[in-house]
Amino acid sequence: MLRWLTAGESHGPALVAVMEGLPAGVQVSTADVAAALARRRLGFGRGARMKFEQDEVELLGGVRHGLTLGSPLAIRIGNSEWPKWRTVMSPDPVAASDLAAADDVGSPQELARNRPLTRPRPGHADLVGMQKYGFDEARPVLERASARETAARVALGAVAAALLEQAYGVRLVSHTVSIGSAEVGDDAPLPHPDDVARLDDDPVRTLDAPGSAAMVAEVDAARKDGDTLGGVVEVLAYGLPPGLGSHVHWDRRLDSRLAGALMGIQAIKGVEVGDGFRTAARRGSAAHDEMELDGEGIVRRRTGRAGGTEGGMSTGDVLRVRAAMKPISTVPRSLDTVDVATGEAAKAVHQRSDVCAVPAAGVVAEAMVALVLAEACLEKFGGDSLTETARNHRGYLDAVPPGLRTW
Ligand SMILES: Cc1cc2nc3c(=O)[nH]c(=O)nc-3n(C[C@H](O)[C@H](O)[C@H](O)COP(=O)(O)O)c2cc1C
Ligand SMILES: C=C(O[C@@H]1CC(C(=O)O)=C[C@@H](OP(=O)(O)O)[C@H]1O)C(=O)O
Repeated sequence: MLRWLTAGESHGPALVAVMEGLPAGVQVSTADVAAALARRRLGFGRGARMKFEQDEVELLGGVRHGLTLGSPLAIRIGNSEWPKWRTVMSPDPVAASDLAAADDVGSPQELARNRPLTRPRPGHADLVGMQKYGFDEARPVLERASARETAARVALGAVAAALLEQAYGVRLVSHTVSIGSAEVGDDAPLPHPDDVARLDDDPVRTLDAPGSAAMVAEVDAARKDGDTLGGVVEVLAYGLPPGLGSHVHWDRRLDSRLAGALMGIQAIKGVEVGDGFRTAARRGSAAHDEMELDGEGIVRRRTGRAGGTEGGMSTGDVLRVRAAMKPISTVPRSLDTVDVATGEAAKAVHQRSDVCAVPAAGVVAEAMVALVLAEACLEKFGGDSLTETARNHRGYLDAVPPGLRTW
């Protein structure tokens, strides 16, 4: 069983990620994890913080000389901005005078760090988090609600992706489908994992699709208007075996697990598997993936509308899932809210924020899909070493009778 947890606050000293259940022998390096984290910081529309803050990666356990040991993996992602937040986010009690003194330095933005955040942002976790956990301001809520935490998931996702590729030949890629009302269009070619470098070079993570210039323009326009944007990302996984997940129980379905994982990303409000909502508008004759035998007796699906799952199991065809991100809720031209300290109408807190984080959300979605697929593969193939799980995978594929093969 593969399990994992993350801990850490947005402006705390570090994020920490722990993963248990990895086989031994997976090649993992600090540089690989750092490279995955760098991808998450990219993207047109990200805020100032992405430029000055560094992710400081340290592998604390579970890896020796570049190979996993089979023991729990622990990763620390230090936050280079921590010294500026040392007082405000101190884990130990801080005298009120020290907090006030910390107020004496820095820009107006830095000063705001110490003021109680009593004007909750519509769309963020502020108000309901205060209600639920009994806080009188939003700082203790937003610190963990923040998508800074996704850095920890991307670090673990890089390890999951390494396992998938090295043991089973599975590779992933993600791209942006739309930002605001600008989209790549349904006839744009599907990206392949070999395109990852090109995608990461593109500020909106498309393959220069016709809609990408319009996406950049929409982000520019939103920034100028003091507004924010959301959009849709897609993740594809190539090389999956058939039969990950199961039809036998709802919580074993691969599609359900993927949907939960994607919905577990901050600001994701919709998930589609394959053609998803578009399928609902079609007739059955135009909705499914018809099968035929090719010249070599292999069963082929003519289309990929289902997105590579049937009956809650991977079919072995390309897995394709989408996630819809709402616009960033820290809107620069602040939204109406209530100051919960005074009970008066107010404008929501705004210090700085991303205008659009859709390209970054694609990288996070890719990590979440990698984590779900790695867990599903280990469930199906087991094994305590990379060699053992790879052997089990091969043995399973070899045992499928020729007449049932889709490869
Ligand atoms: C990569 C990424 C970056 C984000 N950046 C911001 C941001 O700068 N400002 C903000 O208000 N929300 C940002 N969000 C979204 C909030 O974290 C999210 O809306 C909030 O935690 C409330 O959760 P909910 O939207 O799922 O209800 C970002 C989300 C992601 C995935
Ligand atoms: C720090 C990251 O994203 C942050 C996610 C986030 C939010 O509210 O989710 C708000 C912003 O932080 P701040 O309010 O400090 O400017 C983003 O920068 C990150 O992705 O590494």
